[in-house]
Amino acid sequence: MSRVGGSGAPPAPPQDYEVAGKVMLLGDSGVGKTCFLLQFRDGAFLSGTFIATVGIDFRNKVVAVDGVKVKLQIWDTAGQERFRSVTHAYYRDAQALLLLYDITSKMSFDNIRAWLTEIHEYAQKDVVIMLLGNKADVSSERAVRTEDGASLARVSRARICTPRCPPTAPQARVLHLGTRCGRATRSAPCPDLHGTGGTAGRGCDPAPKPHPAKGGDFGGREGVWDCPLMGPCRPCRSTGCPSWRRAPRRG
Ligand SMILES: Nc1nc2c(ncn2[C@@H]2O[C@H](COP(=O)(O)OP(=O)(O)OP(=O)(O)O)[C@@H](O)[C@H]2O)c(=O)[nH]1
Repeated sequence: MSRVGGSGAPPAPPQDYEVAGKVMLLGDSGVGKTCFLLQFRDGAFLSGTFIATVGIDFRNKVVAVDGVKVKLQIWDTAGQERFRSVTHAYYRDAQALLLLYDITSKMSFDNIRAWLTEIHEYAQKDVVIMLLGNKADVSSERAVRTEDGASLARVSRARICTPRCPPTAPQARVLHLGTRCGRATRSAPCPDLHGTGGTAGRGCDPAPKPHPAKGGDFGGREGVWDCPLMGPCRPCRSTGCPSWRRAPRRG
C-alpha cells in the first residue's frame, strides 16, 4: 500500500481515495481469475466464455475498508505457463496475492504448491497470500475438499476462502479482507476472522456472522461464505504497518 502522490512527482489530479494497494490474481489457466476480477469490478459474470488472458492486465476499484477509501489496483495474470516470465516481474511490488484454484479441478489444486514456490521466489517476504477455491457454485463436481484447501493454507501460511459464485459480494469480500490483512501484521488475532479466534487452522465457521463492515460495498453479504479467511493478523492502524499506510487527507 502506498501513499497517494509522492515527493518529486508531478501534481496529481484530485483523488477519491486515501491509500492505494496492488493485488495480483494468480493460478492455473481457467480457474476463473478474469471472471473474478470482472465480477468484482463490474458486477458482470462471463458465463461460458473462456478467452485465455494474454500477458497481464489490471483494473482499479476504490472500496471502503474500515471507513478508509482504498484504491485497489488488481492485476489479472495469464495462467498459461508460457506467460510466466512476463508476470514474474510484477510480483515484487504487490501487497497481496490472491491464489486461485478451481474446486472442480484437482490439477489446479495440485499446482498450487508450484505457484507458492514462484511466489516465494519473486514476491515480497511479507506479501499477504490468500488461497481461494473458486467455482464453488458447481459443488456437485467438487474434486477438492474444503478441508484440503484449509490444510494447504495452514502449511503455506495463506488464508483460505471459498466464494459461492456467481454473486458479486464474495469477490468484494475477499479483496476487502485481503486489504484489511494487508494492512496488518501477523502477530495477534484479527478481529475480522469470525469464530476462528484469529488462529490459523481452527477450521471453518460454517455460518460466518455478518461482519460489522462500515463499507457499503460489503455489508450484509458475508453469510454466503463457506469459510472466512483464516490467519492471525492485527490491524496496522495501531501499529503503523510500513507497507499499508494511511495517506494524508486531501483538503
Ligand atoms: N461455474 C463457474 N464457472 C466459472 C467461474 N469463474 C469462471 N468460470 C468459467 O471458467 C472459465 C475460465 O474463466 P477465466 O476467468 O477466463 O479463467 P482464467 O483463470 O482467467 O484463465 P487464464 O486467463 O487462461 O489464466 C470460463 O468459461 C468461465 O465462465 C465460477 O465461479 N463458476
